Amino acid sequence: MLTNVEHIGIAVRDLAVSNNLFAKLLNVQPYKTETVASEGVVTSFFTVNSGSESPGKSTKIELLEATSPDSPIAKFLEKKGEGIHHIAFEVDDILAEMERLKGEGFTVLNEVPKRGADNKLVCFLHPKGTNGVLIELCQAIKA
Ligand SMILES: CC[C@@H](C(=O)O)C(=O)SCCNC(=O)CCNC(=O)[C@H](O)C(C)(C)COP(=O)(O)OP(=O)(O)OC[C@H]1O[C@@H](n2cnc3c(N)ncnc32)[C@H](O)[C@@H]1OP(=O)(O)O
Ligand SMILES: [Co+2]
Repeated sequence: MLTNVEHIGIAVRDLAVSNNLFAKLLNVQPYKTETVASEGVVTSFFTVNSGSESPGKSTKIELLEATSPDSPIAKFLEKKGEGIHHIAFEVDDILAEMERLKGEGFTVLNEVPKRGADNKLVCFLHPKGTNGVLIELCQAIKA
């Protein structure tokens, strides 16, 4: 089951500059910066509604800067410029959701869930099959 929008990924050219911008916009500082070498990105995360009664389910903004020219973010920036890169839905069972979505005709970009940022297992759906929007599924890795 897709339970909530876990984060919105935004491709940026300069993480430091965009960190300042989003800190002003959201009135909070990023709660972590993390490099994910396998994706060729450095990310920072902001919580949008951390003051709410259910912060565990708050939506996050993930800023992504490319760390290599062959990163998906570098290619995206070259073609489309800065902007929304993907929407990530939290799932309770990523393998079950991948099977269900494949059965519905969606194209999964990685057959095996991979390690994402912020302690998550992730899988992407091809944007050509989702009205041009790259979709990420993510499941929290339990300790
Ligand atoms: C930090 C880890 C993790 C997390 O924990 O949150 C992340 O969020 S990592 C985020 C970065 N990683 C990924 O995006 C992995 C999944 N993406 C891919 O596998 C590829 O980027 C892709 C979607 C398969 C595209 O790759 P490729 O075909 O090599 O690139 P092209 O540049 O040739 O694009 C082909 C086609 O697709 C369009 N496109 C590409 N990216 C997006 C996008 N984000 N949203 C919408 N459309 C996208 C691109 O414009 C091309 O379209 P056409 O020109 O019309 O053919
Ligand atoms: Co993401």
